[in-house]
Amino acid sequence: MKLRIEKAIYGGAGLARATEGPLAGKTIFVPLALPGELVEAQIVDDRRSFANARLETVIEASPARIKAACPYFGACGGCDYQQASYEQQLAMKRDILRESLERAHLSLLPEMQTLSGPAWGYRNRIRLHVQRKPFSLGYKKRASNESLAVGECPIAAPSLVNALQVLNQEGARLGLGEWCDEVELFTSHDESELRLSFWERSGARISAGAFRTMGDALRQHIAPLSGATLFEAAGAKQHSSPLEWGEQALRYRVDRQEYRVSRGSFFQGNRFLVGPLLQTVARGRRGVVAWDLYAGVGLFARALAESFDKVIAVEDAPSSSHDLVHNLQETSARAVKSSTLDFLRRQQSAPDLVVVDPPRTGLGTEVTELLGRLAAAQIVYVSCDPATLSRDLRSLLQSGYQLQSLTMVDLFPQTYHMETVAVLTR
Ligand SMILES: C[S@@+](CC[C@H](N)C(=O)[O-])C[C@H]1O[C@@H](n2cnc3c(N)ncnc32)[C@H](O)[C@@H]1O
Repeated sequence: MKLRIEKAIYGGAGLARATEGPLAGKTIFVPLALPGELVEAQIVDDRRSFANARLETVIEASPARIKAACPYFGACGGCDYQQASYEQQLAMKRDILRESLERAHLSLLPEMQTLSGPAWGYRNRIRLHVQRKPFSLGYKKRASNESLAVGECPIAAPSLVNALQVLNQEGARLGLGEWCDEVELFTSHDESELRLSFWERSGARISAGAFRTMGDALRQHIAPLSGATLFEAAGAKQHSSPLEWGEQALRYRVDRQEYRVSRGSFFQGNRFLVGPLLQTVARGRRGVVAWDLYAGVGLFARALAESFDKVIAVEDAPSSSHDLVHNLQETSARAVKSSTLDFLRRQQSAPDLVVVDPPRTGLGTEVTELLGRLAAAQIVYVSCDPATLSRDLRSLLQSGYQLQSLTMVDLFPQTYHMETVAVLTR
């Protein structure tokens, strides 16, 4: 059917409304189509209130449509926007964010700022599936659980692409496909260090000696390789310690600070924008007490410790908490291993500043209520999901906060993902 794309929606698709036939009036989602385009699309999944379609041909192309840079684009599930100029990608993300906030009845929005960087070669971490026969490394195919073998990835840092190519070449000889299900590649700020994390294939085993031999062999071809870890298959019955080769952590420099990031710890994924993101969150903020909730390895807490007398950084996950203690040891900031909710339940008085950077699920009802009641002078909310951000902001604004500034940070060019920094004051 012919469809005119009205707008881009969160998740990567274009939205259209069927104008004729049995589906007339229905909302149709068409991945890879751009706002304003007239397309021929085929319905692949018809639900009660919407349908998903596959783009067949673009009849009238958007002026922003360009040729995708990656040979896997379209088939690979990783990128959604390579067919759009970078300006268009940013505009679509801002529109999606604005609409999400408006849908949550947030009015009087401040003018939206945009923070962006190089649109290619930005990822410091990639994760691939390992296929046994024929041996290959790949990402998930678009809208599928199957693996798509890849030999390059233009959104990844060059050292990761090089390591991916080495693994593709050497993996079969090293028997990687026999025991490994997934592999993650993570490189430091200047690509001088690179770590590999492997996940065992269910039921497969490899000895500690064989794992170390493999580390030594890969080191011959991947110059920055500093360490590797082998984790048990997810859901495995026996829980032994992971096997290790080399260093267990990377040293990641952001501005003047160096952070230890161990295997399994969270770290921001865009190597060009970690510093600018940190500045958007922390620069110019000062006072006596600040809390960094969902602190990870301490990216924000460490910077805040330079301009606040007392900083408390709260993190729940074991590996990140461990790094957090390490990364804050020469600062006045204190690490607390706790869930944000439990931490907030124990507090009686408000700090000057609260930074929150929750996972996709957002803060949720109880955390927003507690924050609303504590009434800190300023909250900086860093979000990776416009829908949960909008829901939480609505609740915080109802408790007396005002939205002072809003920045769309494009941490994930070529994909539909975006980061937002919202600053709230009372
Ligand atoms: C999006 S990351 C942000 C980390 C850090 N702010 C940074 O920029 O590197 C979210 C972090 O929150 C942690 N986390 C998730 N749920 C949590 C909870 N309920 N309480 C405390 N920390 C949590 C995760 O382990 C992760 O480190």
